[in-house]
Amino acid sequence: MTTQLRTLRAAEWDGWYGKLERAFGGTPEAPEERALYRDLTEVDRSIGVWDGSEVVGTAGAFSFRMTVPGGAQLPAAGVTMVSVQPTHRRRGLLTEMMRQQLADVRRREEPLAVLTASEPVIYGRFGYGMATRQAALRVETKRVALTLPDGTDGVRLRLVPLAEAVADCERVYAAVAAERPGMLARQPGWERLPLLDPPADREGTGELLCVLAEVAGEVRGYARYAVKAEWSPRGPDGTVKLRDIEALDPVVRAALWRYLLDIDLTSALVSHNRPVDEPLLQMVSDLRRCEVRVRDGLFLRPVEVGAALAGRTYAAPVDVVLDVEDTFCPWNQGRWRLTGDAKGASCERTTDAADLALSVRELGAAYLGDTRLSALAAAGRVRELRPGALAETSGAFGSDVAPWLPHGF
Ligand SMILES: CC(=O)SCCNC(=O)CCNC(=O)[C@H](O)C(C)(C)COP(=O)(O)OP(=O)(O)OC[C@H]1O[C@@H](n2cnc3c(N)ncnc32)[C@H](O)[C@@H]1OP(=O)(O)O
Repeated sequence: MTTQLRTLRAAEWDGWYGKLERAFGGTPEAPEERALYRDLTEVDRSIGVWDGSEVVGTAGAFSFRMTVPGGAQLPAAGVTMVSVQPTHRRRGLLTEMMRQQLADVRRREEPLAVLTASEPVIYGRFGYGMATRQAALRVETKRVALTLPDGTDGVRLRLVPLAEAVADCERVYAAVAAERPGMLARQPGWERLPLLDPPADREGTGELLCVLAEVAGEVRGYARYAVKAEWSPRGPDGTVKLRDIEALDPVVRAALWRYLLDIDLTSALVSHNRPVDEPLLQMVSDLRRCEVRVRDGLFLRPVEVGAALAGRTYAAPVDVVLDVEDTFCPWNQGRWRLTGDAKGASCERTTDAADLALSVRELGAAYLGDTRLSALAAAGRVRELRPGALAETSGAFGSDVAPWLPHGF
């Protein structure tokens, strides 16, 4: 088999994307969604593998900026649109594309690469570790009461057409995204993603609605949701399908949750992606009536270990030598001294003796502060070489706010 790997040309996008759709089972995306991803594709970061004139492999990347512990928003390549045709699988084409792509990410001086995986088993071999988790919720809304903070009744709620509300929602989103590791600063065009509502994909729900929450005339929160009306012999049994909810303070958040849990003719609320520290779970009277299912979210790979570790801050002072194994990106291989605290950090090459040994995948998993290095060590995936180094480093890497990626890409 002779294949050629090269950058996509703009005129080839349609056929290239069609092959991606085919590798995912062949159901074409709704036209609205396809049009959005056409607009968002960065053609010069999109690659393909051709077998003769046929596209047999695809991969792309978005130029994101991602919030890391401490609040910096670091350049991060958002790996996407990865596929290999069923006729060409398990011959190393993905491996070849990943190698080429990571070299390109390095050339662009982006310290991090991130992705969401169709199957978590695929990307560990390329150095990606599970860096965030996400919770799917199903709340029996008639069986829970909420503890509400003072002032909840003072929040004004307004249903506003999606497009009219978007500027206010984006302002709230930007403030929230800057505070939570794992969230992406919105790049131009990405505000269209949470508005996508193709009738073909509604699965029996009504149209997507937006409720704005205002205090003293200022929009301080929003929720977007749709209602699926259903009736049982005992009466109404509808479901609220929550797309997203963001708020700038607890009172506004409480007002939005109370509204969502109390919509007439509904008895359940579902959301497929909330942070694992979702405040609603601290407001409900009965957690057993809230089904919570946790799964992997964002996978992260440090592409430049030094820049990645120096780009975040640390919850406690840390001074540690890490012996990093990275066979796929050998420029990271070896010992690094990380020195940092809550104000800043540096991470430089060193010949000093190592305190902890781990692979770049574990470093990626721990980077945002969700996966604990101590948990990885307990699983045999991190080795402590100096007594005390593990506890010191694990605590310093932690994030008080659970890192979270609210949407796929
Ligand atoms: C960020 C994203 O876009 S996620 C979307 C990923 N795409 C999909 O899931 C679409 C359907 N699947 C596919 O297109 C392909 O199967 C791909 C892209 C996942 C894999 O492509 P391939 O060219 O077959 O991968 P490649 O041959 O380089 O495999 C490298 C190694 O990973 C393993 N591997 C690859 N895919 C899988 C998988 N889905 N499950 C288990 N192992 C896998 C291979 O067995 C191989 O292991 P080895 O080194 O021990 O032999």
